[in-house]
Amino acid sequence: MSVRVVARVRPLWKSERELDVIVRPGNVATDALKVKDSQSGKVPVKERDTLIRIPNPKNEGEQYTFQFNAVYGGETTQQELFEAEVAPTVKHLFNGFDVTIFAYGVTGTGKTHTMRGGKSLQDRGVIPRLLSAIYRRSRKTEKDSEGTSKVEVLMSYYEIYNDKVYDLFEPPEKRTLAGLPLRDNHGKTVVVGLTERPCPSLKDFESLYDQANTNRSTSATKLNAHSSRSHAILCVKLVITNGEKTRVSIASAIDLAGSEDNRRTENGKERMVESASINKSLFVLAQCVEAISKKQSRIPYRESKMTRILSLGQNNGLTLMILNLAPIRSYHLDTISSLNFANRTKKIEVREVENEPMFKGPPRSARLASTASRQPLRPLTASINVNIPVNDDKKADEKKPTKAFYVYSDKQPVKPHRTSLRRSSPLKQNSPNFKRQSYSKPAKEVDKLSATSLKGVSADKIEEMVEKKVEQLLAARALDDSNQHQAQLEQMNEQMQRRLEVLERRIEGTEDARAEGLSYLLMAKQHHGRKEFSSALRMYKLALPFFPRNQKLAVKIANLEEKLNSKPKSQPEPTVTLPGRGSMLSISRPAKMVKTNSSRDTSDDEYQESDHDFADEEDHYTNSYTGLKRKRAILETATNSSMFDNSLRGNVDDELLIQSPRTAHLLSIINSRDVGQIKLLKGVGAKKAEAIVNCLCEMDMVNESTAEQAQVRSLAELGKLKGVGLKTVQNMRSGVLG
Ligand SMILES: Nc1ncnc2c1ncn2[C@@H]1O[C@H](COP(=O)(O)OP(=O)(O)OP(=O)(O)O)[C@@H](O)[C@H]1O
Repeated sequence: MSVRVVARVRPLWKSERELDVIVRPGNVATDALKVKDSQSGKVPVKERDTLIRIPNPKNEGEQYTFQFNAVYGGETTQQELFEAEVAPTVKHLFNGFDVTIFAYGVTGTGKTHTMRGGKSLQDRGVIPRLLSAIYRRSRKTEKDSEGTSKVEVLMSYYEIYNDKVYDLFEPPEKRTLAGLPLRDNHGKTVVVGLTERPCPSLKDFESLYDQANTNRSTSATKLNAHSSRSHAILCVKLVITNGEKTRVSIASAIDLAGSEDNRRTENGKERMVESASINKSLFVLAQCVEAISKKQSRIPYRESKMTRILSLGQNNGLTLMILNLAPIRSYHLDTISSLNFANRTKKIEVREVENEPMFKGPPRSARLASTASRQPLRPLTASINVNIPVNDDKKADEKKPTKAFYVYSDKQPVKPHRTSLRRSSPLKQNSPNFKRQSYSKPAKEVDKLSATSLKGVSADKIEEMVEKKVEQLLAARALDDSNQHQAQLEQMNEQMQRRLEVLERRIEGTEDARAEGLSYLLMAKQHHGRKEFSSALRMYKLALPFFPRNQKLAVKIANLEEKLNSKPKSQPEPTVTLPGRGSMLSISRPAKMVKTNSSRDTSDDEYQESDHDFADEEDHYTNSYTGLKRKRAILETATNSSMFDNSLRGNVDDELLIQSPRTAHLLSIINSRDVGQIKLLKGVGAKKAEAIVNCLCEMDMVNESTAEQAQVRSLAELGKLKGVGLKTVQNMRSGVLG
């Protein structure tokens, strides 16, 4: 099914002026207000707006008009929007369809207001209203069935913050560095390890939802006092049991973070990092939508977690996009870009509708079919829509020259593409049957000609006619050969494409599984470091199925079990409660420090040494900051140690601090954290510059307790930053004027 796109223009804020309004809802009909029906005496009804009008930023006299399924102006209440757009989806949810509703728009345009809304009854947004409609209908369903049907509501809620997935039922200080892993499960992306809470009543839902929202990452920015710094995804699972039959459907409500123009936000470094991540994921989303609308074979949905979840998400039938817009001039360019995005999304809808009949083709595996129909944003390469026979037939017909039909007019009707592909097999071309078929017909035709219509024609004329006919036949054959060659190529392409898909899926599967296993290990280690042994044990156990033959892992689990069994039950595990988001990074520090002390957990080291694969890949996860962290940790441990020799300290400091002017200049650029400046360094693009700044900010989080900004103090340290490397350092340095 298709994406419904509706726009909602928020009202003016007190600080905004009517004079600056440039976005105006409109109607296709010129007489927006219907003339009062004098006979029936009905109140005039305003036709539903479907247009957004906005001036061309380069020429104010010119108006751009965008059309959507519906447009709601600033006067639209939460109730009106819900009743018109969301309430009708509830019955589909109860009929087994998934429903996805997402709000898209620039920061400060009202996405959170639309989805969550305010506390008062009339301010409640789409989500609480949806839930209350669900509970109402659940009670009705149960009542109407006289107790034979039972409806269960379960809820999970997570956010994607800086491209990492966090369970919103977990407080920030309990989060792990890597976040929760994603896994493909029969074409759907699922978040592994997500908590799912039963919500028997609206009250239960409300308290869970409110509690979880306090864990969501929001901050004040110049453009919004409560700006969402993450994409929040609420999944409400509806399980309807009727006797032996159980039907599950999911309503997903997604409040996307808003794109930001950082020239206007005046964001500080932490907000900048978040902003870069938000903008990147929205950029990837736009690219996905563009790629789909341009029918490109590669849709980059894997390039961000948000697009991965959205594209393979829970939209089994109905998808509603609410485009939030600000009415005023200061958002002009952002509004145009949002409108363009929504316009493209709307086009996907059209294409999807057109593609629907294609599913009537030969039966395919139920799994694939269901996946394809669920995924408006699914890439074509992995979709059932690729190589659909109905299409292929058309294509083959289009490509076949008319002459070929003329020459072989007594041939059997053209068979479906698959048949013609089989006929074009190279083996068959070389077979005697193939040749006989090609030549026998022309020979017959010549016989027929000579027997009937050639009486009284001169021998020269006959020869000329025969020559002409032979030429025609040869030309036709050449054409037929090229058709067969083309068909052969297409068949090879199709086969290759399928094999690639299989390989892709296999690789993704293994990588996903390995990444998942490794993230469990990482979480286990972090818990271990915090001496949360039972959580560590649980994580090690979760990792075990991914590395079943790893002896050290088994030993570690056994040791922990023994440790926990011998521990007196009354003693609670120490937990590290650190303020703010950075705490999840800080927590790994004590673990590393422990290793440098004599009291370290030797089994951990054994495990690392004996399993290089793990060690390498864990490095991959932590590389972004461990290089510096390790050096600092050594330095700090040494500084704290009474055995530390002052002269040695001097050497380390010298190594870190003595720099040539060129190096000092380079490091000052890096430490400025100005993406604009860093990206101008030789060999560094915008992406790498962003990664460097990200990395520095992550290091800040590691150092949060000292409130000191992390600095890169040598070229060696610079080379250890994620994605930099010595070659890049050399490049950067050679491009800097000393
Ligand atoms: N339709 C509306 N009616 C009344 N107030 C609104 C409406 N839309 C938005 N607002 C107000 O505008 C402000 C910003 O809205 P909101 O926080 O929902 O924006 P947002 O798009 O979610 O921003 P961000 O992406 O930064 O999180 C809030 O104070 C909100 O109450």
